[in-house]
Amino acid sequence: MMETKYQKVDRVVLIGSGAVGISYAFALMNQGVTEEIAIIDLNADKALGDVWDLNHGKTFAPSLTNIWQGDYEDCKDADIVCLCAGANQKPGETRLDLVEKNMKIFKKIVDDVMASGFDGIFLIATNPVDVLTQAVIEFSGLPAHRVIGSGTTLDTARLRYKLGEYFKISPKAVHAYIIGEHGDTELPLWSRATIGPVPLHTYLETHENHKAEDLDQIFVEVRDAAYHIIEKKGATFYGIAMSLVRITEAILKNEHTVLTTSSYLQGQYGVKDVCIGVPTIISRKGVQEIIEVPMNEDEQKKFMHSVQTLKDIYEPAIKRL
Ligand SMILES: NC(=O)C1=CN([C@@H]2O[C@H](COP(=O)(O)OP(=O)(O)OC[C@H]3O[C@@H](n4cnc5c(N)ncnc54)[C@H](O)[C@@H]3O)[C@@H](O)[C@H]2O)C=CC1
Ligand SMILES: CC(=O)C(=O)O
Repeated sequence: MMETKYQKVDRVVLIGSGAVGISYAFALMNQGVTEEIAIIDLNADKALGDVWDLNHGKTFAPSLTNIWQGDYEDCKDADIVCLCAGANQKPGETRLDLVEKNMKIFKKIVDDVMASGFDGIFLIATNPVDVLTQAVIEFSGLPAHRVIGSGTTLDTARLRYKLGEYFKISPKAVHAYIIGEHGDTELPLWSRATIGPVPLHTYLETHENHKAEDLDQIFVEVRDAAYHIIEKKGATFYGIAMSLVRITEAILKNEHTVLTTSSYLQGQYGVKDVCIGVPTIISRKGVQEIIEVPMNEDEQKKFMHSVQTLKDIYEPAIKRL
């Protein structure tokens, strides 16, 4: 008889099937990134309704993703647990305003995930994402390379899109990064940005009708994009969902690609004990390596301000818990 070998399938457990979570599951399914998705939400009816709805589209998906309403036991065999549960910003609120509420929610969720025997990678989207990523490292006791926040992946994608529009070039040919807090203190790394292989500032100088001042306006639009979308429709979810899928794919396919995830600094950039958006090599290990980008003086100053802002929020919040 022919020997059949057991082949492990990739499993993602999604916790929090709100606007962000379910958009992530939908994008995962449409891109055929994982074989299994288990969905957990405090609102059990919402999770079940979502599972039914997604499964009805299975016929049209590129591959047969097995999707079900999960429970915490399902985390035991998960490769990735993606956390999208918790409160979102109301108009006028900053991401940092959500810290108390969402840290409490996260303590219980992470305890329940770890009680299952979970041995995979946490991927975090809930805001304030940098602070909660650090809290998950603390709550789970996992090595920091197995806890990844979405960080400034979305902001970087927004910047590439905006620059692409400005220069009339594909965002895929724009190599520009936002780093720092996923929030008001983030910064663009203009000194390292290129259009194709050409430094951004050289490209600007050689193209009529394009000015360096326009870059400031583009950055402001990127930084404040969430506020504008929330004003218009109450929440943002498609962009972050696709960013989460990209990170998920990089992990499951062991890509060793570079994404600006929220990663735990342990001496890089001369900084310790903070999770913040920085270019990170993502592989099956999770955080394979944090890349240290050379910055000019202004970028360095802004980055350190972002680091301090996050530390000032995280340290008291974790003590108050
Ligand atoms: N990192 C990023 O770039 C982005 C992050 N976000 C953040 O994602 C989070 C989710 O946003 P939305 O999906 O719009 O909110 P939502 O309100 O639509 O969904 C939140 C879901 O979490 C569930 N939930 C709450 N407590 C739970 C618990 N203890 N266990 C399981 N499920 C629980 C709720 O029932 C709800 O279905 C927010 O914090 C938001 O700020 C949103 C967009 C971008
Ligand atoms: C809500 C949020 O964090 C964003 O869209 O950037």
